[in-house]
Amino acid sequence: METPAAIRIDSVSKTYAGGKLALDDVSFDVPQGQIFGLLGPNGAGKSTLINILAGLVVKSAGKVRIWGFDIDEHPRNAKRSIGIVPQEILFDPFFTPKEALEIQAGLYGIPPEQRKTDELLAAMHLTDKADAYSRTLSGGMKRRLLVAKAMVHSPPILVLDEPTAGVDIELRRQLWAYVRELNAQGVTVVLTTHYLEEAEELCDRIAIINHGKVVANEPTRTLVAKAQEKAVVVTFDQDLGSVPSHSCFENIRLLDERTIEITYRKDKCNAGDVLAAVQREGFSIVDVRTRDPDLEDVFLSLVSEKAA
Ligand SMILES: Nc1ncnc2c1ncn2[C@@H]1O[C@H](COP(=O)(O)OP(=O)(O)OP(=O)(O)O)[C@@H](O)[C@H]1O
Repeated sequence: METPAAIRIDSVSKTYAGGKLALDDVSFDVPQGQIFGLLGPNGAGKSTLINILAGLVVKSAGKVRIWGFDIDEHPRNAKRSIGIVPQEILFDPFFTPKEALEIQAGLYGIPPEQRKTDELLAAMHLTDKADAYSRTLSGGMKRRLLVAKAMVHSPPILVLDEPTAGVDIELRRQLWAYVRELNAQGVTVVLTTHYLEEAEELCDRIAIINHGKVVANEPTRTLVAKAQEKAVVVTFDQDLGSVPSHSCFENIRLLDERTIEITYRKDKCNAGDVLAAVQREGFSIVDVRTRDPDLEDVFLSLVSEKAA
C-alpha cells in the first residue's frame, strides 16, 4: 500500500506582486515518516514554498494539504499539524527561552499541564539557559530555541528552512541527532539545505527545485547511485560495427562512429575492467577520457537539463 502523504503539493504556482513567477506548477508528496530534503540553488523557490506551508505567503494557484487538511479549507488544523523553523532568527530579546516556549504554547492553546517546556529545553541542550535573556544566547543556542518553539504543539511534521546555515559542525551534529530522534519517534521532517552531503546523509528522499520547478524527486539512494556512476569515453582506430557489451556496463552511448561513452558503477568495477572488456572486441583504442560525477554534478546536470 502507498504511504499516505504528510504533505501534498498539487500544481502550486506563485507569482509575486512584481510579476516574478517563483513557483511554476509544482507538485509532489512528502511521504509520512520520512526525512525529506528540498534542495535547490539560491532563488529556486524553496522559501516561497515553505512560507506557503507556514501560511505566510498566499499561493496564486494549486492545492496544498498538510496532514490531510487543505490549507484553504482547514487552515487551523493544517497549522496545528506542522512546526516550522524559519531561516531568519527573530526573537523578542527580553524573553527567556522558558518564557518564549510558554508563550508559544499559549498561542496554540496548550494548557499549562500539557506543555513540554522543560523537555524541549533539555532536548535542545538549553536547560542551563532556561532563564537567561534570549539576547544573551549564542547564535547556535538561538537556533536550537527556534527548533524547540516549532515543536511546542507536538506537530507530526517539522520543517526546517536552512537549519545549518552559519552553524558550526558540533551544533550541526547535535541538531541532526535530534532530527533523527524525532523522526524515529514518527515525526515527518522536511528540510531545505544547500549542502548535498548533508541531504545525502540525512534524507530518505530528495526533491530538487530550480527556477520554481521540481527537476528531480527521488529516493536518496537513487540519486546517490547516479553519483556513483563514472564514465569512460573511448575512441577507436576504426568505425564500430557493433557496440561492445559487458555485465559491468551500466549504459553505453555511441557518440560518433568511432567513439563510445560507457557508464559504469565505481562500486562494481573499475576503468581497467571496462577497457579490458572493450579491447576483447578486437579494436585498437586511440583515446580514453574519464568522467567522475559526484552528487553536485548530478544536481547540476538535472538542473541544467530541465532548464535547457
Ligand atoms: N516577496 C517577494 N516579492 C517578489 N519576489 C520575491 C519575493 N520573495 C521571493 N521572491 C523571488 O522569488 C524567487 C524565489 O525566491 P525564494 O526565496 O523562494 O528562493 P529560495 O529557493 O528560498 O532561495 P534561498 O535559498 O536564497 O533562500 C526569487 O527570484 C526571489 O527573488
